[in-house]
Amino acid sequence: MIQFDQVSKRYEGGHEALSQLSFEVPDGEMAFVTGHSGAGKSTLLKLLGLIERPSHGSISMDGKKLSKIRASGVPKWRRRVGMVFQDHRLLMDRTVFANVELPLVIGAVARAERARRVRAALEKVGLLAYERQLPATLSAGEQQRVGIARAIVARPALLIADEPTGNLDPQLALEIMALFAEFQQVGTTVLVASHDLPLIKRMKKRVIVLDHGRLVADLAAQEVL
Ligand SMILES: Nc1ncnc2c1ncn2[C@@H]1O[C@H](COP(=O)(O)OP(=O)(O)OP(=O)(O)O)[C@@H](O)[C@H]1O
Repeated sequence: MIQFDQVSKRYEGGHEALSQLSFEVPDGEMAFVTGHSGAGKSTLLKLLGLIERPSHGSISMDGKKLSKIRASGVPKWRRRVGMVFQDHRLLMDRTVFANVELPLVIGAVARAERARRVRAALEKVGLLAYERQLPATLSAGEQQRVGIARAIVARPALLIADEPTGNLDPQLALEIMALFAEFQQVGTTVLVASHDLPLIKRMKKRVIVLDHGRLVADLAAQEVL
């Protein structure tokens, strides 16, 4: 269970990006976070990835307060939280395999186990045949799939994705979202920031709506028409 309790975030020198946000996400749920540009979607996800810290309020996951995690504990936390970005942030001079392997190298997983897990992750995203290729030789949708494989390779409890389909055509975007739904089906909690309303509606999952940093609507999956 993820719990946001009266969470606010003010960037240095900026205005309040998130204001008194309270909500819960049960384990194994998939939810979208939507809202206008600047509404605070990325900020919300960054707080969960410990890329940013709240100015006020508290966030916890499975009863553990994130504020208790110090800088030295952040790498360990990041192995529990897989992150996918719009621009995928792949290392372009490393093979697909090496990119996906990276979180396991950082996590000091033994080599044979790494290879097994990397291949399992690549198989899940349908890219097993591409492991020796460089990302530049792949299409935009395939590159995003490599980013997803990297995010799930350490078997995170939570998967967060910030506009993961922003650069993709509608068909590819739908395929990527379906992939996220598959991870939810095997028990991963999934949070996706997106402003693509038609796509969100098709997915029929919970939708959290932000407006100027405030939570203005929270629709259960069955309320999404
Ligand atoms: N590092 C930062 N320093 C100062 N202000 C920031 C920083 N990051 C974001 N902001 C501001 O915080 C607000 C929320 O930004 P955020 O990126 O979370 O919104 P968003 O909903 O993800 O927007 P978009 O859809 O455009 O990515 C915006 O007003 C933005 O300008």
